[in-house]
Amino acid sequence: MYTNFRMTKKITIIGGGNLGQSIAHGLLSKNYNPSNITITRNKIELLSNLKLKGLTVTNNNVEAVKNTHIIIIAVKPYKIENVLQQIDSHLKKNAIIVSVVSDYSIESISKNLKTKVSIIRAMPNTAASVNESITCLATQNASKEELEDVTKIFDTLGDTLLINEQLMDAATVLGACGIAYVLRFIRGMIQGGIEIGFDAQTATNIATQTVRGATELLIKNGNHPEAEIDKVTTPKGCTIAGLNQMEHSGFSSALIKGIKTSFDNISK
Ligand SMILES: NC(=O)C1=CN([C@@H]2O[C@H](COP(=O)(O)OP(=O)(O)OC[C@H]3O[C@@H](n4cnc5c(N)ncnc54)[C@H](OP(=O)(O)O)[C@@H]3O)[C@@H](O)[C@H]2O)C=CC1
Ligand SMILES: O=C(O)[C@@H]1CCC=N1
Repeated sequence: MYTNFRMTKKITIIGGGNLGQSIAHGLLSKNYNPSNITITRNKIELLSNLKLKGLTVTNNNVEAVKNTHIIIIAVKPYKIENVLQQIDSHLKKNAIIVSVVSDYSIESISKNLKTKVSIIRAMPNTAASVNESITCLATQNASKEELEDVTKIFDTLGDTLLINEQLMDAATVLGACGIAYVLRFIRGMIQGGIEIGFDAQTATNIATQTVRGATELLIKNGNHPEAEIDKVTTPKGCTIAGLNQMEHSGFSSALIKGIKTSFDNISK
């Protein structure tokens, strides 16, 4: 993960919604020069916070891509074709299109552009805003240097993995949708914590730090989750009693089925 990484390349984010703004905030918090970032959406009044921070805010995609090296497209899948057709003839020759749009292939992007540019698909998540995303990247025609430039950008937003594009739907579910699954888990922890006596704020503090701790145990120790679980489960103890009750109620199974259902619904 890069910290305080400074890059002079100009970035335009087309689609300043939930993910586009998360990316912008993550870049800003790592001191990316705001005057090198442009962000677009139709309702530009909703980007006033970013304008105040020095970003160029506009609803003009054509102007936004002129003289820009890296163009991150973050619109809904049904809008990407319009955007591509709109910006096509205005792209710089060495522009890189980075699409975070789910379920829209590199081949489809390429087919909608007459201009030959490098295309990279990226799948970050909204934790980019706090520089804790995991971003999966895939490309077919970007050069090593171009991929490095784009990797550096996403490294400022968290961790980055290069994957085969065939796995991009799986990355969408596990990494991007995954934020919602984990948050729902935390909400369940908080609800349980309140029922056993804590006020909501204290339950939230305990649940969030516990999730952070569990995550760090895996990331820093590189252990399998079950090896860490074994350290918590005293024979005949309360942890195993609770865990087994969760499993009798379908805890792991519900999660796996949910992940598969999300995967099956990507194209809908
Ligand atoms: N949200 C997430 O966690 C993740 C989302 N993605 C993908 O990222 C993309 C964006 O998702 P998300 O941020 O949630 O969606 P949002 O609806 O929050 O954001 C999309 C933005 O695109 C803007 N927009 C629409 N048309 C245009 C246009 N012609 N030019 C410029 N901007 C335009 C909209 O602005 P306005 O409202 O002003 O029209 C809106 O702010 C999707 O393809 C999604 O699959 C990928 C990973 C994670
Ligand atoms: O559910 C969605 O449409 C998007 C795709 C990835 C995360 N959210």
